Amino acid sequence: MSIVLVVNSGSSSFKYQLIDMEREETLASGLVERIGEGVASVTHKTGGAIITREADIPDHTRGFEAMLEGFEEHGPDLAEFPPVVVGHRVVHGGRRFFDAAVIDGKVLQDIEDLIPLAPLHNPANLEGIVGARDVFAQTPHVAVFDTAFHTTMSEASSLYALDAEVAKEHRVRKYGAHGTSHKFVSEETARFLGRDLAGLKTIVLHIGNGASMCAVDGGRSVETSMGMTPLEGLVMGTRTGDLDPAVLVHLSRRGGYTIDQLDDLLNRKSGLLGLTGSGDMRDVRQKASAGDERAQLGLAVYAHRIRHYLGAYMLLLGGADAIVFTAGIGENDAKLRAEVLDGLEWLGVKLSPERNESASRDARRISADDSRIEVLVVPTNEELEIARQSLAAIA
Ligand SMILES: Nc1ncnc2c1ncn2[C@@H]1O[C@H](COP(=O)(O)OP(=O)(O)O)[C@@H](O)[C@H]1O
Ligand SMILES: CC(=O)OP(=O)(O)O
Ligand SMILES: [Mg+2]
Repeated sequence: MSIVLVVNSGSSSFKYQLIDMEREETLASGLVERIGEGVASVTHKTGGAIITREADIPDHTRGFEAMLEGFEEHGPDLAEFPPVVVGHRVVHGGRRFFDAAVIDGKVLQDIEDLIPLAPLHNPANLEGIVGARDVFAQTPHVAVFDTAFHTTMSEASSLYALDAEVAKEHRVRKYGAHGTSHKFVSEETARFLGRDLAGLKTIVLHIGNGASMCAVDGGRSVETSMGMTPLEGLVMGTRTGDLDPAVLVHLSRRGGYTIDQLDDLLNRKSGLLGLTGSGDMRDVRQKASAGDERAQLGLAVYAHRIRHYLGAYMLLLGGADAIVFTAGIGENDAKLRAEVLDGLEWLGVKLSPERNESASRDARRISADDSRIEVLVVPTNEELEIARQSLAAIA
C-alpha cells in the first residue's frame, strides 16, 4: 500500500490529506485554522464524517499534534496506514528547484535562503516542514514547489526591464506560483477532452483567494500572471495584483509609508478587501446583489483584470483549445465566469448559461456545443499532485 501524507502550510493555517495512492483515494483530510491566534479551529474529515473542534494551537508543531489527535480519535489509524512519504507544498523554489526535492539539510537551507522572494509563504512552509519532521522523524519528506512548473518560461517572459545588474544581484525575475495547480488542471483538461497534452493549448484561470492565470502550451507553462512574488497579476482577496511601481514611491514620499506598511498595504489590505471592504468573494457577491456600489465596482475591476490577461494569453498562445476555470472562485462562482467571458462570441467563446450554472462539482464543459473554444470547470487538487510528485521523488 502506498500511503502519502500531504501538508499545505499557510501562514496561519495548514491543510492536510492522507491519500491511498494505489487508488488515488483520500482517506482523510483536514484543516487547522488560526494557528497562534488563541483559539484555533481544527477540522478532520474521514469516511463522510466531518469533525470540528476548537483548541489552543500556538504553533505548527502543536498543529501537527492536533492533526495526529484527529487521526487517533476519528481514524484512520496511522499505524495501519503509515505514510511512506510526507509531501509538502513550498511556494518558492527560485531557480534552485526545477522539480520536487527530497528534503535534507541543504534543501531546508535553500528554502530558507528563498524567504526574501516569498516572505508571506516560505516561512510558513518551512515551519510546517520542521513540525512534520519532528512528528514523522523516520519518514522521508519531499518539497513540491509552486514555481517549478513555470521554469519552462522563456527569458522574454521572465525578465523585468530593470537594470540587469541589479536584477541579477537580487534575483529579481518572474517565477510565478500556483504551478502545481496549473500543471494538475492542464493535465486533467487533456484527459477530460480525450486529447493529447502535447498538442493542447490551454489557459488556466486559478481563481481562489490567491489567484493567477497560466498559458500552457503542450503541457508547458509559457506565461503566468504572478511575478517574483505571488503579488503580481490578478486582483486577489487582499492583494493588489498589478500596480504601477511608482505608486510605492508616491506613497512613500507623500504618504510617509514605511516599507513594512507598504508590504502590509499591498499584500493584506488591498485587492477585493481594499476595494469593497470584504476579501471573501461570497461576501462581496452578497453585498453587490444587495445593491452595494463599491462591491459592484470592485467586481468590475476584478473581472476586467482577468479579461486583460485572457486577451494577452490568447495572443501569446496563438489561440487556445480550452479556457479552464479552477479554485474556490473559479469552480463555484458562475457569475464571475459569465462576466469574464461576456461578449467573446467573436473570438469563438460561447458559454452555455445552463451548463455554467449547473450545481455539479465534477470536471465539466460549460461552453455551448457550437463554441469553437472549449470552456471547462476543472476542480484543482494540489494535494493529489503533491502526493504524486512526492511518491515519484522517493522512487
Ligand atoms: N460558492 C462560492 N461562490 C463564490 N465564491 C466562492 C464560493 N465558494 C468559495 N468561494 C470563494 O473562494 C475563495 C477561496 O478560494 P480557495 O481556492 O479556497 O483559496 P485559497 O486556497 O487561496 O485559500 C474565497 O474568496 C471564497 O469566497
Ligand atoms: C501562491 C499563493 O498565492 O498561494 P495561495 O493561493 O495559497 O495564497
Ligand atoms: Mg490556494
